[in-house]
Amino acid sequence: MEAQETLLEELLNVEVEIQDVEEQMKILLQRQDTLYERQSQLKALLEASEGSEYPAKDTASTTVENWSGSCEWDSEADDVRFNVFGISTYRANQREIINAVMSRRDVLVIMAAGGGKSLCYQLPAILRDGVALVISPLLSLIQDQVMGLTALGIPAYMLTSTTSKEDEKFIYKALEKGEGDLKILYVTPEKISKSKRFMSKLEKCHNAGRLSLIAVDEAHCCSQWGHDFRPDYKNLGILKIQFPSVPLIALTATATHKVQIDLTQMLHIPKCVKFFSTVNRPNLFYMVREKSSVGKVVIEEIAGFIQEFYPNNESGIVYCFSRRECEQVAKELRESGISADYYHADMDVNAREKVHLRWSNNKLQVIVGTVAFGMGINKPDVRFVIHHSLSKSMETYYQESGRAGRDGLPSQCLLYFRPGDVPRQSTMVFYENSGLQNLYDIVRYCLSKRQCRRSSIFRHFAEPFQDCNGMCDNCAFSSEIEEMDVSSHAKVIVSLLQDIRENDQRLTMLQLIDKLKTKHKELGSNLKRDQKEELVIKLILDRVLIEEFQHTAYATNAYLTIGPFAKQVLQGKRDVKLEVCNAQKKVAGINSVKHNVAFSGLEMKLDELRKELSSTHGGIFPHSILSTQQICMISAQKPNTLEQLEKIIGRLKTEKYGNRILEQIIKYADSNELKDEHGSDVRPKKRLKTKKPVVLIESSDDDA
Ligand SMILES: Nc1ncnc2c1ncn2[C@@H]1O[C@H](COP(=O)(O)OP(=O)(O)OP(=O)(O)O)[C@@H](O)[C@H]1O
Ligand SMILES: [Mg+2]
Repeated sequence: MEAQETLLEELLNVEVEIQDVEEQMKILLQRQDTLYERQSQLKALLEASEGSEYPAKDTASTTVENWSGSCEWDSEADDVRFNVFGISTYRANQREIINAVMSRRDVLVIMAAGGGKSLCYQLPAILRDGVALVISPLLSLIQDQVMGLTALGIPAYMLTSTTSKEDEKFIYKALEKGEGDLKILYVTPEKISKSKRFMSKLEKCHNAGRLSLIAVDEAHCCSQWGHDFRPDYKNLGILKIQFPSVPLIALTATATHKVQIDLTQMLHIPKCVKFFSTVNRPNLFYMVREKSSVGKVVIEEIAGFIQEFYPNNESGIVYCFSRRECEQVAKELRESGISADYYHADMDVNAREKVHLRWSNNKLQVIVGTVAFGMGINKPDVRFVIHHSLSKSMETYYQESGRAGRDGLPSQCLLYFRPGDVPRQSTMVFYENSGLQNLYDIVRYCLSKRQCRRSSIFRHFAEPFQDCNGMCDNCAFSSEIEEMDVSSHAKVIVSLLQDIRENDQRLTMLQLIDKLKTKHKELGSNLKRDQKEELVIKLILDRVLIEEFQHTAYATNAYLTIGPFAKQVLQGKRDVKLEVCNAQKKVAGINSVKHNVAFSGLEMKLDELRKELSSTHGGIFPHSILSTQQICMISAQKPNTLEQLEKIIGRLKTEKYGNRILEQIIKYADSNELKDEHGSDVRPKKRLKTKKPVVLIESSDDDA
């Protein structure tokens, strides 16, 4: 009896202590929240004060030193930019970076995907005497670049496993003896770390004063903290040790503060000039749509979206969660009349390359890929990136969606979100460092029906907020959102999970939702199934519930259990609300972008011409013949003569393709005139001189 009393007393003490611990945990978690917030503010301040400041408004940024003054190479640089590359004006920071490299400084460039980093080393490579060495992580990227440069008549080569003996001999001779015409040499990092022969030739090239610059592209691969760490990148530090006087330029699209510090240390460029551009991609329209639980409905919607907005075979990517899903989605899209194929890591390299090539040549409209379809994508005119399932973090989503619109023209990033997809991802990432925290960040992005989508991106990269200009669904249409108080439903969920736990049982999200059917009926609840799912996810994000993971022989399962804030909900101290919005408005949001991207009339003809020319010019990509932007400019200005055309696309492209382009313009004008005479089609008169803006982002509010 006495023993029982002692046990009871101890139990009471333990329970009091548990309660005490829970109270303390609550306080600590609240403190943690405040600290997270402060952490991101501090990161933003730090980034802003270090070496370079984020731009106040525009994409340009200033560095401590001013690199925008006039330089002796200005006119030569302008000539090469326009007449060789066909680029009419510099984009933000390009000129300054080029000036810093030309001044023989080491440089770190952080510029968003498609910002135009390549030009920053390719142009100095042409201006300076000797050979520029470029290190790039992937064969496919290297091949694209070399092909593009060769098409521009620039002597660029690569030294990789695919290089012929003959080319290898030529390259080594050029390095060693300065014979032959070699301006830009691309290698993978393995060449630097593994080939002594190559390094000795490079040394000779350097000793003879012929190594003009070194560029390390996709430099985030140096750091273990980056998203694409490559062990061989770690050895690139040798370059600065062996060739200290040669300017080294490191370039990447995204690098957190930690990665930046890491890579400047690894590459031994502590005094480099840093150029940051904003992570903002103003031409991308971000949107999230609710994903039906019926697979076929999702495919129908995706196919409908593509057919409606991109009827002219404009390129796109659909990202899927798994390899199996990839194959299935590609098949179903094909059945819906979309030219689509899949790409994932289980395929053999040749099959993968074939799909990639068909897509790059515009012979395939859509690639349905897993995350394996990644860094090697160099296609500038990807008009849409659709996520069939959510990514595992904001960073991954930014990278993947950022493959749209690298040419700067309006493009759409659409993410299909369903709460049921969350446990699929969480079981994959829970063991990663901050894996769940990162996943919950993107889930917050998906669930939010009010907050600007861009603001989440800025917050993630600790960058000050910039105006979205109505280029996300929430900014375009922020009205029509109601808040629904679901505190009583939340209470039911918490008490149900408490009972389950006391009975030593567990529930997955699906099982919980099923159980709620009867419980909520008792409440007289009018919540739909997807709203119940959304509520559960919201409770996870708010740490009222937590996910627990359990391995079986076949899979990892995610179970739900009560979290540190459950008690507050039970005691009615915490309100839980769901945002409910009018779905029809979202569709209108997409329409505002639609009219700006589709080709029409002459543009279509020029698009056909670039495809034809690409196949007759050794298979270089259509976008290397004429960019989409150039097509828009030509059809807006309709030049009559080669001289006029040269003012738009530069000398080199005019010499190569000018006659065919003019021929096409005349043919198109004649056929239009004919239509006019017969009164069947009234279009603008031949050689209309009105200038149409190339990038036209209409105010989405008009469509509201
Ligand atoms: N000043 C410019 N004006 C117009 N187009 C440009 C300009 N600079 C670069 N481009 C074009 O923009 C596209 C993207 O350029 P680039 O491949 O250099 O991007 P990037 O910054 O390296 O992107 P990523 O991080 O994805 O590799 C290319 O088609 C390129 O020709
Ligand atoms: Mg690049």
